[in-house]
Amino acid sequence: MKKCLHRGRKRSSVGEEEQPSCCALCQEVLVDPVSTSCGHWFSRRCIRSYWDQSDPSGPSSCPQCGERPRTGAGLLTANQGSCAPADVGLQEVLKEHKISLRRRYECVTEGRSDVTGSRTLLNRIYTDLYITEGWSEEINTQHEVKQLERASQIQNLHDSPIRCQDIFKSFLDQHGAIRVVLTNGVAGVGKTFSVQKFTLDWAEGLENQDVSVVVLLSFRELNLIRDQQHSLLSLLHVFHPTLQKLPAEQLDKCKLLFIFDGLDESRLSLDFSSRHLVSDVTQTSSVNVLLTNLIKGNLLPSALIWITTRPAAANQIPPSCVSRATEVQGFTDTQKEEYFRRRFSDEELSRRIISHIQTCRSLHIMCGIPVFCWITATVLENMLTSEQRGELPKTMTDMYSHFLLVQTKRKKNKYHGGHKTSPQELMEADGEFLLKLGRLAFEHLEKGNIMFYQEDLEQCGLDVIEASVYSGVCTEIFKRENLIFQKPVYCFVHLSIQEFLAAVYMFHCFTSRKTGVMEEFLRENYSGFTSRNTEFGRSKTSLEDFMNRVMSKSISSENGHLDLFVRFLHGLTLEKQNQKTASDFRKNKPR
Ligand SMILES: Nc1ncnc2c1ncn2[C@@H]1O[C@H](COP(=O)(O)OP(=O)(O)OP(=O)(O)O)[C@@H](O)[C@H]1O
Repeated sequence: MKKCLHRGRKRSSVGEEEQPSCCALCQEVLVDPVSTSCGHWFSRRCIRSYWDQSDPSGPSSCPQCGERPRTGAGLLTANQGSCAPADVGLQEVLKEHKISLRRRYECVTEGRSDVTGSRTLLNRIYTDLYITEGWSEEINTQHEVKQLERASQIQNLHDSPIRCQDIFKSFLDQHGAIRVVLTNGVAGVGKTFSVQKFTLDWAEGLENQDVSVVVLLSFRELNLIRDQQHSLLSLLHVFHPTLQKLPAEQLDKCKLLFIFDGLDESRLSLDFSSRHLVSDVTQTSSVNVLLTNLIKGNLLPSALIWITTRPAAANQIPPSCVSRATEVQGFTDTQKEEYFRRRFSDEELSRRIISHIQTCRSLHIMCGIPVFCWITATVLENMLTSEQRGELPKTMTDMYSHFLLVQTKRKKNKYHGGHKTSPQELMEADGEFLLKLGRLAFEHLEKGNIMFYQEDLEQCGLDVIEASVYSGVCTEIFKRENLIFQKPVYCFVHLSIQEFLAAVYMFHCFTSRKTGVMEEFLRENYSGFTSRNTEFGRSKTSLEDFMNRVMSKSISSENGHLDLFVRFLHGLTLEKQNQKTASDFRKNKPR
């Protein structure tokens, strides 16, 4: 037997610094290094073939010192951290999981996939965000506009920013481990991008390597199984099939990190006062009970949990369960500029876009929100590189209106040989389709739905084939999600697009006196509705009265699901230019 390079070394954890450079069996450079529980290092291929020859039934004694593996321990790889897997197979599962996450998150759609269907590398466009500890104001009284104004001045504050990759790392002056992080942030501020970047960096082996398994789940996905019974294990298997080979007993031993993205989109009723106890990963229960037990620490108490939410839904998690509250505040002025520079290789183009934004105060403030940077980049790139210039948009509603124009134009170029048409002509041709989409957007926004099935499209008069053609083309307005559960699921590429289209539809209903729709929408808000109802139908309700009622309805919403919709509606009613675009939609009315 060859002499061991590290004979007798006691290993407390597996780290690069303890790893010799050559395999104890072949004495050549270590390839895919693994160590036995006694601390000897081998190339995986060597030890497997050694064991296959000496004992085909599985791992046996260490070829170096003859020690048999301790119970529950087998081979460990470098960087494996606190996980002590039982066999080589488990290592393979964890490796496969990393590869699968890497594949899933290295490219993002970011509403960016254009007519060619191309996706963007997350690492190419990801721009650091300004994330801070604590929340700026009381969750429920927080107002998004105030927040934006604050965001525009954030570089003047003394908050110390946290990189998303350090979200579980405590500051020097803090004590105690951080188990549950709740990250708050307004719509489109980059919460999903942050969790994806965190996951990608982990899967690429760059950050947080003490964590054995990262599980990223969105509430959007969880909604799809909210009526089903699951154990935590089977739930993992549904969304991360690579983990199917992970034995239940290993889950407790591994350092797991669960990320739940988009609490505001949750259709689960999380009841933290319930005494229904689930502490075993194989115990079956409803999805909301599993989640509350996981968050409370009854289930996998050592697992780390990261939840993201828009402000209005943050109160669903009791503060007593949260070890750290953070807030994604968006981009600082420097980060805004960096965003546009990264996005365009044409320096002159990014310079002109940055300069336009700097001259319009509201656009400049809004660009603190990354989703708005993306919409702005799409619109201004199109306008500055095409012959039909026109005045560049200066407000948020104007920008979203132009965004729809840009998408429609892309579709025209693809399907009609790129003939040039005026924005007006485009809207006249596509108004009917866009209004149908608007109806879908509105009806489902009201119900809190963000994912739709074929029957939902049909109910709004949308032809599924037509929608598919559009979804393959206007992916930035509407896209077809992966087949998660056999049935195709559709959604708007970003919730703000759904909110904008819903506002366009409501504005159309008001101006064309579709009283039935308005009455239905405003009904619950008023006791004594019957008399108002009749009044609504008979006389012409003023715009002011209508807007007051809509405002009142949105304020009474507990999760603020109508906030952005109302803001767009105001924009459409106030701005002449926007009204014109909206009236272009109306020229072809849907059934
Ligand atoms: N760090 C970033 N770098 C570059 N682009 C970003 C970044 N964060 C967000 N974006 C852009 O903004 C869009 C919206 O971001 P994201 O979906 O992460 O927001 P969110 O906070 O999760 O919003 P919501 O609450 O509406 O779900 C992305 O699709 C991307 O275009």
